[in-house]
Amino acid sequence: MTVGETDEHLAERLANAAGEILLDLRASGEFVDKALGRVGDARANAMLMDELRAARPDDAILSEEEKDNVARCGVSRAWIVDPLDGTREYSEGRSDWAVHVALAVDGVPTVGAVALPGLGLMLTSGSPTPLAPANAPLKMLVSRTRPAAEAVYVAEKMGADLVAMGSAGAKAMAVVRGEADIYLHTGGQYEWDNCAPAAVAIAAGLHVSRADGSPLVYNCANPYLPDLLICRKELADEVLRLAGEFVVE
Ligand SMILES: Nc1ncnc2c1ncn2[C@@H]1O[C@H](COP(=O)(O)O)[C@@H](OP(=O)(O)O)[C@H]1O
Ligand SMILES: [Mg+2]
Repeated sequence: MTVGETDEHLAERLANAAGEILLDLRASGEFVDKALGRVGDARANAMLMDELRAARPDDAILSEEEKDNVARCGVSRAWIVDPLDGTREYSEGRSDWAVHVALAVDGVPTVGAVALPGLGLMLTSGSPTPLAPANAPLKMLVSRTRPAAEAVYVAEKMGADLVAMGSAGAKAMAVVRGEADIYLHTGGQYEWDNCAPAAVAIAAGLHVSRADGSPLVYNCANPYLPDLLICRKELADEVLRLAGEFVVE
């Protein structure tokens, strides 16, 4: 524990440490395929839980890899953590995976760190970087393995190119980094998949919402949070209109 450490610094330090664990484990060759993902998830989670409990004993924690306790809902400050987002891609030796460490305060994604260890990058809500100009043609990110039909529809209507990528964090950060312009997902996700990405994207000045335009709310009793839109602000109205149009068709 670092005395007097800010929430921003804690999130970044822990996301970085989990990324190191995951990179070292993969490089060791001790595990492969699904076992590599399973062990990586467990080891990164164990470190994150130990560190968070020591550093912030009064805060609640929600982790993909930890048994949930709904008592957390009565606590204002909740750390929402995905020790390894894009487990499949990590196990396959790819670079599109992430570590998410976020702090939600009264349901709002307030602090976030998203490590992209495979790319040697760390993006945080504490030190946002300026947005690059939009891509021409526009680029729309979708899941490699389960692209949302709404996203494919919206991309086609907007003349945007589809870019398939693993990991919610990697996709959200591709928008923050200017590699793409829109990340629209529907059909399933959990709070840990998108809380830290949402916090970083908000700090970067992007539009962040549910796919119907309503706010993303965290630390809910049911952590299922199945859809989101992260995009350049000037594109949000059109994406939301088209996504709504798809639903009613
Ligand atoms: N339909 C769905 N239902 C539940 N989780 C989903 C989902 N689609 C994506 N996810 C989760 O969102 C993350 C990013 O997925 P994708 O790469 O397909 O975009 C993955 O997290 P994990 O790797 O932490 O399990 C994945 O499990
Ligand atoms: Mg995840």
